[in-house]
Amino acid sequence: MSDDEITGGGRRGTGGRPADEPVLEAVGVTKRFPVRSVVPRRGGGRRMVHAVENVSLSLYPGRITALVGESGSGKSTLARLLAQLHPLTGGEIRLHGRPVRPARGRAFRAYTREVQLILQDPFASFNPVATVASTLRRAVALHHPGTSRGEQDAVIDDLLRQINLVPARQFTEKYPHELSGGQLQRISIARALTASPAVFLADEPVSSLDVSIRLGILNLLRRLTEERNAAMLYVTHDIASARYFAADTAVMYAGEVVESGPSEAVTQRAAHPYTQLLISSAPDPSRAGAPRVRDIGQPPSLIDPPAGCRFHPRCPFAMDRCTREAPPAFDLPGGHAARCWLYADTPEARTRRAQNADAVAGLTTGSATPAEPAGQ
Ligand SMILES: Nc1ncnc2c1ncn2[C@@H]1O[C@H](COP(=O)(O)OP(=O)(O)OP(=O)(O)O)[C@@H](O)[C@H]1O
Repeated sequence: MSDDEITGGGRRGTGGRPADEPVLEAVGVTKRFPVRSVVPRRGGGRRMVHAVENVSLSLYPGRITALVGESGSGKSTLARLLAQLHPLTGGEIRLHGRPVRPARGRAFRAYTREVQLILQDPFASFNPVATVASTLRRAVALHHPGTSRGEQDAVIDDLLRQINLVPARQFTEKYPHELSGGQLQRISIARALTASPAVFLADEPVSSLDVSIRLGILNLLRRLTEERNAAMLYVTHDIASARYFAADTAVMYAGEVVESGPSEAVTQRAAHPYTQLLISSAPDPSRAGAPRVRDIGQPPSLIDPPAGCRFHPRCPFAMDRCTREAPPAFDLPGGHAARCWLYADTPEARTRRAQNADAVAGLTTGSATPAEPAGQ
């Protein structure tokens, strides 16, 4: 089957938790960035951007996890923390069950052999004056020290075949500007493969690409993940593509994971009012007539996030408690969880939950795939 065909593989095996142990985990991870300001703060103390707050997430072999949310919700920061590109403010990253220590030099290179980041804009990640062959040769030499030039060329030919750029000779002597965005993204995937990683962190890998080629790249990523039994974090704004592409989905809002679980449950039975809003506001002609969730605000400032639930100023179902206490993650059936007081066992929560269920009955992501994106 070609990578351009729609397979709906993200929906396979989505019930419950995987049996395997996680490859890479974020455990209670927090990241704050100091705010650079020319004006000193009254009363002293540095202002901080609370970019990621107490996030736990596990990535499993052969399984894709989507990380979905609006711009500024902390998705890229979390991916970069998992890639060890930022130091943590709090919490722990575990690789193969063992805590990861901040690494530089050789230890950092050893980490990148296991955990590879694929970025949104392939043009920005290539040296414009290096050919495809010399870029890939550098990566092969880095991850396979001591290989001869002949051996490196054989590895490059094989990689280009795996990413469907054949005949390889047609691409190896090209410069980045001579390739399309899709071809270049395939080459950045080939570069990531040189390390034979256990984990891919794909940060919006198709959002800068033409709509017509997104499906082929996503299917390529899925095939490689399955063939290599690698784990993948798929960062995206597009919750409909998460359903199509990923077995599991975690939804981030203002630095926190507010809902997580099998993609089918998160997208077809969204429990958190923010996930419901995200689905309702994704343009999708196939959902004409479906309920619309009333949006009563904007994402908050992460310098001074709201007390209690960070979504409460924007939530049509907020209760008094939501303004004061941050909700824990409540377990729902089927490995699904929502960080929302609607799922507490109190009379008020039960009433609000019933109101919420009435308001969103029938709200699901449509059948849109990345090749036929919603509203285009
Ligand atoms: N190096 C940094 N220094 C200061 N603030 C930062 C830094 N990197 C990210 N932030 C802030 O952290 C917050 C989360 O940003 P992040 O890029 O992780 O969000 P995102 O969900 O990936 O958004 P997008 O989809 O637009 O990339 C934002 O308020 C951003 O301005």
